[in-house]
Amino acid sequence: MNKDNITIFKNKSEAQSLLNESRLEIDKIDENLIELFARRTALSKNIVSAKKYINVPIYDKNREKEIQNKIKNLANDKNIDENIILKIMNLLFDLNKFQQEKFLEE
Ligand SMILES: C=C(O[C@@H]1C=C(C(=O)O)C=C[C@H]1O)C(=O)O
Repeated sequence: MNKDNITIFKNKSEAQSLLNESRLEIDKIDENLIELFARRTALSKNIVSAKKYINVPIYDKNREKEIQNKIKNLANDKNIDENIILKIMNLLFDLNKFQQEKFLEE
């Protein structure tokens, strides 16, 4: 850990409080993330209906590339590891395609 970045605590109880508060915030953020993932995934119904009508495949390499490039820039602007963020994005692509396949089967 970079020493310049660590908070200097007066005692253990202060550190414990910050740990607890930060975990509460993480719990809220996780709930929001799940909500956003669900909304993103729900769009797969409209997307697969339109694709079926215009007769194009579920997988669209160019669109995924376009999103990956955009995400790389956003991750770098926020100083978070682009490779790990891209792994998360790729999982979201898989989730969306999986859901599209499921809608097609229905
Ligand atoms: C959602 C789509 O279908 C697939 C899933 C994508 C995604 O999750 O963003 C992007 C491209 C496609 O491979 C789409 O074509 O927009």
